[in-house]
Amino acid sequence: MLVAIINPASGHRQASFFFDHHLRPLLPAINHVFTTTAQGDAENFIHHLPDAPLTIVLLSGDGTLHEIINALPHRNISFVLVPCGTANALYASLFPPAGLDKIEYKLQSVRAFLANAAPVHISLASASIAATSSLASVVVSTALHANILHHSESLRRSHPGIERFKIAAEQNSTKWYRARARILPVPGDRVQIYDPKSSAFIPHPDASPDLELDGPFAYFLSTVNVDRLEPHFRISPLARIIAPPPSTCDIIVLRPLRDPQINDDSDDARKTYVEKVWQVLGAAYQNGTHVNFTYETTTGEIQVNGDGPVVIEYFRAGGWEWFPDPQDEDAHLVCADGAVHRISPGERAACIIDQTPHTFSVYGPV
Ligand SMILES: Nc1ncnc2c1ncn2[C@@H]1O[C@H](COP(=O)(O)OP(=O)(O)OP(=O)(O)O)[C@@H](O)[C@H]1O
Repeated sequence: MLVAIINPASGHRQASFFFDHHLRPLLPAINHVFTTTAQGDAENFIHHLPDAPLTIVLLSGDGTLHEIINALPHRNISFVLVPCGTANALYASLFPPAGLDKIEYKLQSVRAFLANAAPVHISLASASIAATSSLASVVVSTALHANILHHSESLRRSHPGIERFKIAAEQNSTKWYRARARILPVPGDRVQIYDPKSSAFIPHPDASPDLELDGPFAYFLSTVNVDRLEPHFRISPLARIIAPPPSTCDIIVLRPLRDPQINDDSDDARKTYVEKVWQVLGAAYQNGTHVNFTYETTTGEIQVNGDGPVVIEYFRAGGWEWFPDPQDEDAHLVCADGAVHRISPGERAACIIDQTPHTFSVYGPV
């Protein structure tokens, strides 16, 4: 069965217009077209369809996809993605911006479906906090990214585009997050870390097979299926450059105390380090060059492919656990595909890749 689901509230609110003008003529065989009126509508609509393999043409962003996957984890669904949301991370990773005209750019997953391409099985991260768990097809994060998502939601009306993420990043840039993390091994192997000198992932020398990390953290983010969170924000570029082993995520970690210039966790140190946080995030917008950043060993200046320690710890792993310091409220936020959850006092968050079998797939490049 072929259906279309339109979230008219996503992104710049153009999804209905786009469907009527550019999609309907391409999909004469469509069985149902459903426009949501609120969160939860897509789930209700699918519940009332026969329990058979389903192809959904989804005009939304990553959030509506996240809602469907979580509400109906046992359904057999192939998604045809039409990027109408704010960030469209999964779509932009499958189809990086490449100079196509604006309309044709958005029709690439539709074209793959119409060409009878085989849909690609996606990985899912299970993010759990105490007894609740959530499935993510793009990102699970804590620290700065989770706080950006938390604060940006209140800016959605005034700033419907990706600029709201930049405003929220500025509001949060001096924060560090006190926590301890455990990085879980690649299945059957150890935790791996990217080594810019050899341009390869290598087994982490301290992993046995998992790895303990002490905070404070500025940034802690994991991705599956994607190398970017916006069309030009390529935060985990190696996901597309060095093929990941099955059931793994890429984890990007920034720990300020690794900087030779930073000696303690003080207000002054946090202010000094802001510039480096911006350098790293700025480089993610420059095609992901932050993965090759190193510190100059005495001054702490950021260099590219120097001899000092890496700035970003870029791990490849089977998942992670996060134990926030009970005194640090902001370290208790976890983002799963844009939805923000709070870790209760005394609890921890965990993220494990492909823990639950499922039959979700997407139409990617032919
Ligand atoms: N008609 C609606 N009105 C308001 N919210 C809706 C409606 N339909 C769905 N939603 C909810 O809107 C939220 C955001 O949707 P979506 O992710 O598609 O857009 P976005 O946030 O602009 O894009 P992205 O996730 O790519 O940044 C989802 O949580 C979804 O459940």
